[in-house]
Amino acid sequence: MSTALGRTNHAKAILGPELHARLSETKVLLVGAGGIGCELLKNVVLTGFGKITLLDLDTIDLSNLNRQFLFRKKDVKQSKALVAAHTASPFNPNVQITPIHGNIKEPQYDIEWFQGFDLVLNALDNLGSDARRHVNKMCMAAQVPLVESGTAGYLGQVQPLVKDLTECFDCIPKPTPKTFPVCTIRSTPSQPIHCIVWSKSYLMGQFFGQDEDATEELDEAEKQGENAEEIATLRREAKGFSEVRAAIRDPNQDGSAARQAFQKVFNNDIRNLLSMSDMWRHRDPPTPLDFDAIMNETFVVARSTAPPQVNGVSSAAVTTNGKTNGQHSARPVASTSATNGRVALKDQRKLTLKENLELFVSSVNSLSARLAGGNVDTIEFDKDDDDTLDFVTAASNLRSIAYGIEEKTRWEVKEMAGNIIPAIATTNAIISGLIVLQALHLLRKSYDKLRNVHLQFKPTVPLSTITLSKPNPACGICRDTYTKVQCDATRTTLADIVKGILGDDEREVSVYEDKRVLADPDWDDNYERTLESLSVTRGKFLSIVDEDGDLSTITIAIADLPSTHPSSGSSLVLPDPLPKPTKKEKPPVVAPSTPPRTSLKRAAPDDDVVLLDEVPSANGPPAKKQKLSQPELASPSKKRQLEEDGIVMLEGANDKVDDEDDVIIID
Ligand SMILES: Nc1ncnc2c1ncn2[C@@H]1O[C@H](COP(=O)(O)OP(=O)(O)OP(=O)(O)O)[C@@H](O)[C@H]1O
Ligand SMILES: [Zn+2]
Repeated sequence: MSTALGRTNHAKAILGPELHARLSETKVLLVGAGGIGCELLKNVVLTGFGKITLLDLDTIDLSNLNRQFLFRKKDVKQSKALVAAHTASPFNPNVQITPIHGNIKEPQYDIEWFQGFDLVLNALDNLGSDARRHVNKMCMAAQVPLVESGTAGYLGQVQPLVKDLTECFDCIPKPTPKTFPVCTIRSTPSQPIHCIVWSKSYLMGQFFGQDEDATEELDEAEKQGENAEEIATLRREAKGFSEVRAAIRDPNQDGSAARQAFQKVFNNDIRNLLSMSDMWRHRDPPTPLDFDAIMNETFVVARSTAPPQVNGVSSAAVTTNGKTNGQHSARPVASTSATNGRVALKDQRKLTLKENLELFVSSVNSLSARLAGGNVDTIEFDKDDDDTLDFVTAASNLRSIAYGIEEKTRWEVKEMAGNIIPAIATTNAIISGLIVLQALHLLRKSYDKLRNVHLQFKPTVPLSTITLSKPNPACGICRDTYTKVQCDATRTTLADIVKGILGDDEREVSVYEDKRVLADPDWDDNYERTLESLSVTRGKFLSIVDEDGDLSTITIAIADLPSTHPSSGSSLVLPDPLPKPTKKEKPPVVAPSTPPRTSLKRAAPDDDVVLLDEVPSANGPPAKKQKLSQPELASPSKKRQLEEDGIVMLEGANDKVDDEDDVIIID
């Protein structure tokens, strides 16, 4: 008996002949061909699924090969979906794998495309939380069951999601990632991550990114009550970047741009901060760094306290030859390798102050040459771009030294700045097996057997299961009533759709596309416009929101006319029967039982840290959920109407009204 035949017989015995026969005809969409995706593809092929569509936007990177076992070195830079499909097809002679090298968010993967599948399995990475939410919404709209999954180091989770039966991915708001106050990052860092965030998210942008105006960020910080004097200093500091930016971009500069850049951020700016003596009354002041003294190894950092112990080794012992015996120790700079003679991998060795400065200079020179070459206007941090990683490593370490903070190796900086938790192949393998088990329950419609499964780092209880929770009545995604309109967006107007869908129903409604208000009861300017002119085209959704808030939102997926539709025919095909919104349930007093989905997120190693520029957006299309107490999200006519009613709407916390008596607080 051939291996394949033997495997088929085993699968038949386990699954039963009925389900086994059905599997070969089951159409499954697998989104992602990375760490989980490779394992999962192997599993679904070997289980006997016959019609698999595999979609991934990425190409294979050398760093994927340690765990994404369907790829070999020769495949690097090839499409993940194509190579994975090619490698896994021979595992089962009867399988048909359709690989797609594309982004799941592209408009051609619309509701009709999703409706072509019996089941969707997500194997997306954690940075792709946007893509997860997108697939969740598409599956809710298309009424296709979805199995969602995620891993982070040794942790993992599998969650089956079925519209109207279980929670959806958006039912529970995600925990807000940790951010840092602007002033901590910009003038009073106290941990290595503060210096890494500063060099990755601020300095990198100031030197090599778009010429961004920092005013808004500082205005916001001021509103949040951060120190006004400090903010004023930071404003001056931000202004001074233009000369350095110009030097970096000057094709004729002779390497002096790096020194100029250094002088500004590690000397002048620190001196400016020091002039604010109040700031340093209760904390150690930073030390301005001196380019020449560092280069000729005479530089000394004065510290009032001993630097922290790290793994039993004083960081000063690693970086200096000086004494660190408590009060006011001086830190002369070591000229030898920071590893005290131990052999370490290049990236895992702490650099001396001089080496950090040399790395700063060489990385600024490399990045500057790229910009001066004229092929690129801006360069962003990318953990796999050596020059940017060198720059962030050197700049954050120099800042750490100035502030008496422990330095990090290039390897550690890569993990922290790239927000990386090492991927564990075994976790991916276990999670992929669990995905298939949940998928089989879905196909059997054994809904009572569905479970949220958590893989945890507890040797005695490695797996825990939770019975599925009901949908959250307040969810802005899965509580909507979904429908589909096929139309020619160049000929169909907003009114055609809204009036067509509502039919005889004459209640007052507002219309949204995502967060955009397109119409409301007092503002109908857009009704006669075509969908195309409103950028409401294939793949997008229109939401009809009940003004009284009694009925569920009708969300309409926009699809193209069928190819058989006569060109002289109507510009749209409405659903038959028309969708019936349901009565809205009252939101529960208690939160749903499922714990926050933290394990799905690859947290930064340093205590769940997410860098400032990666804060995800709020849950669902917010406009529908806003109350009037959040005036900036009220629709134009609401705002007009309120103003006509004598109610003044404040745009921000610092806005003032002329006559306090005019103010009515809206709850
Ligand atoms: N919008 C999207 N459309 C299609 N595929 C996506 C989308 N977002 C993410 N992916 C894919 O999901 C997969 C997730 O796999 P994984 O978490 O192992 O990431 P990776 O990029 O291979 O590894 P790492 O992030 O550790 O370098 C990746 O192959 C990625 O290309
Ligand atoms: Zn939901």
